[in-house]
Amino acid sequence: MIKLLTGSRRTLWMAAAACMLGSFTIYANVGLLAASAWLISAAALHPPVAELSVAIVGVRFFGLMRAVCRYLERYVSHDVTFRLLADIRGWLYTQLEPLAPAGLMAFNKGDIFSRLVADVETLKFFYLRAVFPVLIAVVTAAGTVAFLAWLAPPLAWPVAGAFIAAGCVIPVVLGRLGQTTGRKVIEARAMLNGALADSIEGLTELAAFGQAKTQAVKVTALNSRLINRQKQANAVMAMADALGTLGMNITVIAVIALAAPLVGSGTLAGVYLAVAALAVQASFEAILPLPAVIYYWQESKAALERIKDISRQPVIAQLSGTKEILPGAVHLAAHNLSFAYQPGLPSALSGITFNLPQGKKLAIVGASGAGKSTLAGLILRFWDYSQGALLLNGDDIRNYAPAAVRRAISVVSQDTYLFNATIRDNILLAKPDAAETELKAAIAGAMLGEFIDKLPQGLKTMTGQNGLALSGGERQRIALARALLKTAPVWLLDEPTAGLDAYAESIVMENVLQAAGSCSVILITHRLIGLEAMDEILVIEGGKIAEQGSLAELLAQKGVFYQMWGLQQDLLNTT
Ligand SMILES: Nc1ncnc2c1ncn2[C@@H]1O[C@H](COP(=O)(O)OP(=O)(O)OP(=O)(O)O)[C@@H](O)[C@H]1O
Repeated sequence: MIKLLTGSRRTLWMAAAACMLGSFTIYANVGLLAASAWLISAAALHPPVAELSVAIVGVRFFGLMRAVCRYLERYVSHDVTFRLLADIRGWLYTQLEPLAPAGLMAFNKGDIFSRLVADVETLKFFYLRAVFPVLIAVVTAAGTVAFLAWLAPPLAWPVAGAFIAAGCVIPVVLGRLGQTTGRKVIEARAMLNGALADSIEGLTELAAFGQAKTQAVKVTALNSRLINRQKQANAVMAMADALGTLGMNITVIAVIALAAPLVGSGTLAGVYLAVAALAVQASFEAILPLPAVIYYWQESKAALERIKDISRQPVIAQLSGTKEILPGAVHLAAHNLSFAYQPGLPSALSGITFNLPQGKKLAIVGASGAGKSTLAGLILRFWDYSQGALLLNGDDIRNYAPAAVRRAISVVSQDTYLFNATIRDNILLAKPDAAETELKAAIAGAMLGEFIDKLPQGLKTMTGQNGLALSGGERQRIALARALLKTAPVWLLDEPTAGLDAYAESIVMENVLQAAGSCSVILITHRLIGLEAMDEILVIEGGKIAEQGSLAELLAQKGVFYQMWGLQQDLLNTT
């Protein structure tokens, strides 16, 4: 994580340059005020103009230097900060990706967005308001004290003491007072984001069940809570500002009080009295942001913790295989496979055994909740099993990289996600470089052609967020077209015809099974369509195999499957 926050060697150099430029900006202010003070004091004594010329040039020089350094400092410090934030976002996304879906169950969508956007955004203050100000203050304070030690040594130590009091004591005291303020703001913001995301996702349900107002009350309460916490944080910051300014004014008065006797005794020339006072006042520009550093530090620490939570998900360690799948046949087999979603929960699957050499067609049927999708999740390495064995080409599937396993499997799931893009782009997701003929064949195989032809913009029609501009059946057919386009040796079809009417269902199944050719097929369904083309059927009940065999064998057994089949035939006859 430290590596992530410090970035590359280049970023470190850029951060150092930003701090140098920040210090030069304040030095320029010190120089500007000191030269002006000297100029005004000396001019009051009516010296020849030539004696003032160096100070006049100094005022011009420091004035220009301050503007240029401030611009460059802002440019470099923001550039380095935004580069680091971009790196952190990229890193966080790479952490999130392998977590889906198992590891993300601990977070709601709004919370994930909050971590990815708001928490990462918060970290910009870590650099701009917590790290850079401290470094700039140290450099500037040291320079000012050294200047005073040269100009009027008795002023150096008291000013150094004032810098320490204003820059260290006030922040530490305020930090203790508002110890958890930063963290509380982050927590309240995350809760509000979570509730907002939930409300937007479930807008239709809330409206349909008349719960929109109740949800609005909940969101408003969370919003008020965030505002209150921000108010507390603002109070701490305002106190920090006020105390800093008070410290600066007291120090300037103290400098004048200490310097006046030095002028009286002739130790310090009178024209330098205002120089010392204004130089100290100008250098406080570096000290004033310090009291707020503790707050930004706390806030960044809380945001960082929340970001790190993602990479600490145990599933990352579990789903850790690295082996690649060699091109060619893929042989899947399970022996006594058992799995529970969490320790303590009843097993979602137990004692599952099957054999799927390349080209075999296997159907997994069972009632809702039997464990069919769980088995699909294990095959896709979304979860890892705890007992038994799931083998890919004779080796434990857990040894293979999850991405390699998923590349070898073409999936149509019950809830395929469609991106807010065109139908064409959504289908091409499976194979971005597919030829036009391949795309057309996939569209025809999924029975999408007629539907697309009727659309004024055809394949260029936008699907809307998660395909909301389409019907459930249309969405499912796009998902099928995607799967048909992907050239993978194994097809995993989880309720592929959900949302289609009985006629379209049987034609689509016929097309899909024909297109599968020599690919292995795992067809998960509770609707017994297309089973005639299957080599073997696994009937699952309560996570266990109830029956197993070909269609003819299962019908001959006259068991559970026979009853399901009978019911299905009755239903089809009536529709
Ligand atoms: N993420 C999860 N955490 C805990 N339990 C789960 C989770 N997902 C599913 N289950 C449970 O595991 C069991 C099997 O669920 P699964 O989704 O595999 O059933 P299914 O046969 O695919 O059902 P359907 O046909 O309705 O999709 C169910 O009892 C379900 O409640």
